[in-house]
This record gives sequence, structure tokens and C-alpha cells, in this order.
Amino acid sequence: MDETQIASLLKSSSLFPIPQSLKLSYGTAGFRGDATLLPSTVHRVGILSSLRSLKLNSSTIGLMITASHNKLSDNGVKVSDPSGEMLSQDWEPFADQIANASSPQKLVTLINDFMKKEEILIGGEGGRGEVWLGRDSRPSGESLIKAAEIGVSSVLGCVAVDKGVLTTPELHWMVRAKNKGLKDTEKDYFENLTTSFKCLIDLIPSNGNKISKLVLDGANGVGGVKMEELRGYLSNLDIEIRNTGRDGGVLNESVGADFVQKEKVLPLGFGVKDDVGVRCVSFDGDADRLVYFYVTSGDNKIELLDGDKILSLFALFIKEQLNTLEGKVLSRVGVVQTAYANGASTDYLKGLGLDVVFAKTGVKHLHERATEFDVGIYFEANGHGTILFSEGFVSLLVEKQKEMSEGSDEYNAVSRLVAVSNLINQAVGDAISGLLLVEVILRHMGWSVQKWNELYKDLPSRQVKVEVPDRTAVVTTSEETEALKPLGIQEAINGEIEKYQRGRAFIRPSGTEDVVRVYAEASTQEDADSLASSVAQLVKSFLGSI
Ligand SMILES: CC(=O)N[C@H]1[C@@H](OP(=O)(O)O)O[C@H](CO)[C@@H](O)[C@@H]1O
Ligand SMILES: [Mg+2]
Repeated sequence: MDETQIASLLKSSSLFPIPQSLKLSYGTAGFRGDATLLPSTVHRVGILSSLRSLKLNSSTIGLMITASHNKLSDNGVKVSDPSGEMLSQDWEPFADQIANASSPQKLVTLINDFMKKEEILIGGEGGRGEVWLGRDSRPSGESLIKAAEIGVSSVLGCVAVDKGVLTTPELHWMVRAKNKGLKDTEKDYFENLTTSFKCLIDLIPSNGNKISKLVLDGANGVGGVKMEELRGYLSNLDIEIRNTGRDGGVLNESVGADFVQKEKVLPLGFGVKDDVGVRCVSFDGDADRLVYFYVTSGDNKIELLDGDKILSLFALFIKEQLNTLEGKVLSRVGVVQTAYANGASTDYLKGLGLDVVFAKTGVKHLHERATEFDVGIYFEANGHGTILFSEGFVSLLVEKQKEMSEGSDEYNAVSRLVAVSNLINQAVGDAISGLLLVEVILRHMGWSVQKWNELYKDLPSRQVKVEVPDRTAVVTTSEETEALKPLGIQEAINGEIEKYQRGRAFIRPSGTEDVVRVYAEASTQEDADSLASSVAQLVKSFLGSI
């Protein structure tokens, strides 16, 4: 690294001193924490993104400022690789190191060593780098994006392009499109969704299936606002949008997909009286997750159609198309879930004859496994997921279609699969594209939300969070279903599980919040609640509570 570069890094990082005792880790989905603590972190992730762009021959990298479902006062930052996927995991240790470097000098030394190891050239000998920035609707994002910009451009030859307020999946989609040389603006994103949605609607056999109005809970975040924009392009979606954030509601506060999925109650803005039986959907704060729900009657309890049920609907539809092509197109279809998947959904998917595999929590892990298939469908129970189509498989479909007679069942099945591969975000889970696919499949099947819910009956489950002095004291196996540390806790958990019919429970440290998560499942809700609470008690007695 030459003198000019060293001076540039020292100068810019002295503008963003690291708060004392800050200890951050890249975690399940990037760095997160109280927004006031993050300027130095975001600035440094800006530097990292520039280096990543230089390393990957000037490909465009994405940097997203968001803390998704966390409270409004939090924020966070994560990086998108050129393909739109999450930052390659082998750069995460470097991200951790620079985020925690205690002084500008230490930061420069770490960067210098890393550049040597990765053979990254800067300035005259190196190429140019480009980083696209996006942020969710959090007010703190405005100043954090400036910190990112300064970080990016403190690496010589690198520029930041501020793309403004976006959903996380929009930024990933745009970065992917840019690197593929495709149309890459937000308008292109909307047009792509509109075209493929319309194509799927036109392919509905009877085209007569009527569907009732959908009501969206936008979590008072960016998703509702973007959905309003998209509505302007769509002529065939009857949707009412609530919780856009303009009516005084607070981001993620008693609204949004995370709240609805974990609490299993109606979000604010939805009423027991008026909304009985209505098909409703919730996005999370940065619109990369969705869950559906409806209220049956009386109280504010809901019937939840979570990520597992969305996954099941998608799997069924894909399978139906592939069955039509049996003998013509060979394909490997796989489903990826995590330990949080409801046991009943796994049984159902296996019953469909699908290959079901498990990955660790965090979409980066699920995404990776899904790429092993021609069609890989992955979802976390909380509603984050998508369908990946391998490029080879899509080319094969297009090739085969040329031999089929237009309008035949086979031809239509291929057209549907190709349209789904365009509609559903190939980079990352996307609440907007997920919503459009759910809507079109329901219309295709002629199903109400209630009918869809009957695919299988969820086993009662309960999730709780336990605040402990040090959540890293919990170490789990790679599948996260067993705790290796603290010693003895797993045996104690097993002792509790044995007391319940169809009992299953596990603990793991959260990667996004300072808590240990407890998950429990059993044959009745009472039992699931009681199992969750005894396991939470064990966590407190082994780790201490605060
Ligand atoms: C149980 C649960 O919902 N965990 C969520 C949550 O991760 P934790 O590591 O559990 O905090 O946030 C992640 C990022 O949004 C999401 O991928 C994941 O599924
Ligand atoms: Mg999110």
C-alpha cells in the first residue's frame, strides 16, 4: 500500500472513531446494533466493500444499511457479492477484525496484511471499484450512508453510488443485474416483476378463478411503500396496504412479519371485527421476509401461514409443472429448511417425494445448499426464502420448449417454470416477489387462504428469547439442534423433551440480537409452551440471567 493510500485511510477513519468497548461480529446477517454505535463499523464495511470490488475485477458490490426486524433505534450493515448473494463467508473474519480494530493505525495494518494475502492491488496498478449503497427507512440510515460513502472512496480508485431507500432484496437484485450486464434500475426491477407476474396470470388454465382482496401489513417500513409504487404498474392485483409508516406507526413495533410469526397475534392496524377471514400478509422491516395470516374470530389470535407453508405451496406448484414434463425434462428438485422448520411441514414435503435437507439458521447457509439442485427451494420458518433455478436448467427448459407445440400442457408448464424463475428473486429472499408468486399460485389452484392452510396442520410450537450475561457461552453442533456447551445442558434439555409427546426443543445463541433463542414443539400448544418455558429455565440456571 503506498503512502497516499495509507494517508487516505488514516484520514477518513479518524473521522469515525470506534466507540469504547464495542465488540461486534458479522453474525447471521451482517453487523447490527444500536445505530449510534455504528458509524465506524459502517465506514469500515465501506472500505471492505471497495476491496471486495477490486478483488473481483471491478465487479459491483452492494452495501445495505438495515437492521431488518430489529427495533427502530438499531441499524446494521451487510454486503452483497456480485451475484447478489451474501458476502462470501471466507471474508467474514476480516470483516470482524476491521470492525473491531481499536485505532486507525491498527485498522491500516490489518487492511495492509489482508491485501497482501488476497493479492489486492490499489491505485495505479489496481483497477477501479464500485459499490452500490442502499438503506431501509430508518432515519439513522441517512448519516450512516454518508459514513459508508466516505469509507468506500477512501480506497483509491473506488466510487460509491447511493441508490437511496430500497428494500434489501431490491439492492441485491440490482447488483446482480448490473454484474450480468442486464437492466439494473429500480424501474427495471418493477417491470420484471410485472411482466413475469402477468405472464403467470395469463397461463392460468381457466383464467376465471376469482380471488378476494389481499391486505398487506408493511411493518411501517420500506416494503409497504415500495409495494404502493409497484401497484401502479400492476393491473391485476387487488391489494390494500396498511402500516406504511406514514400514519404514525413505528417500524416493527407490534407490526411486521417477525412480530406476527413469533407472537402469533394480529399486528396493529388489523381488527378482529373487520378482518375476519381476510387473506393478510406481513413484510418485515426491510422486506426480505413475508408471512401470511388470517383471523378466525373472537380474539386477536391468528392462523399463521409461515415460511414453511409458503415453501410447501411453492414446492407443490413446481412439482405439478415438473410432473407434466415427466420423461421430457429430468430435474433434481430440493428443499432446504432449518431446525426451526415445523416438523409437520418436513413430513409433508417428504410425503411429496421431495429431497429435504437442513442448513444452519441464516439465509446464506440455506442459499448455499439450494444451489446444489436444478431447482432449490429454501425457506426459513420466519418467511425468508426463495427458489433458485440453475442457469443450466433454465436453458434446458427453453431449449426443450422449442420442440413442444405452443399451447400444449407441456409448453405451458415450461412457460410457467421460466416465468417463476424470472419472478422470484434469484439473489435473495424477497417479500414482494414472494407475495406475487403466492397470489398467482392461489389463483392458479383456485384456493382460498383457508384451503391453502389445510395442506398440513402445524405442530404447536413456541419460541422464546432468554437474556443472559454471555450468549456465546452456548455452542451448538453444526445443525444447531444440540448444545455442546455449557456442558450438561443438552442432557438436561433431553430430560425435558422426553416428558412430551412429539417433543422437540433446541437452543442457540442469536446472531442478530443479544439473546439465547429457545424453540420447542409438542403435540399440544400447552405442552409446547411448557417445554419452551422449562428449557428457558434451564438456560437461565446454566448461564445466569440478567
Ligand atoms: C429464529 C429466527 O427467526 N432467526 C432469524 C434471525 O437470526 P438469529 O441468528 O436467530 O437472530 O435473523 C436472521 C436475519 O434476519 C434470520 O435469517 C433468522 O432466521
Ligand atoms: Mg429482513
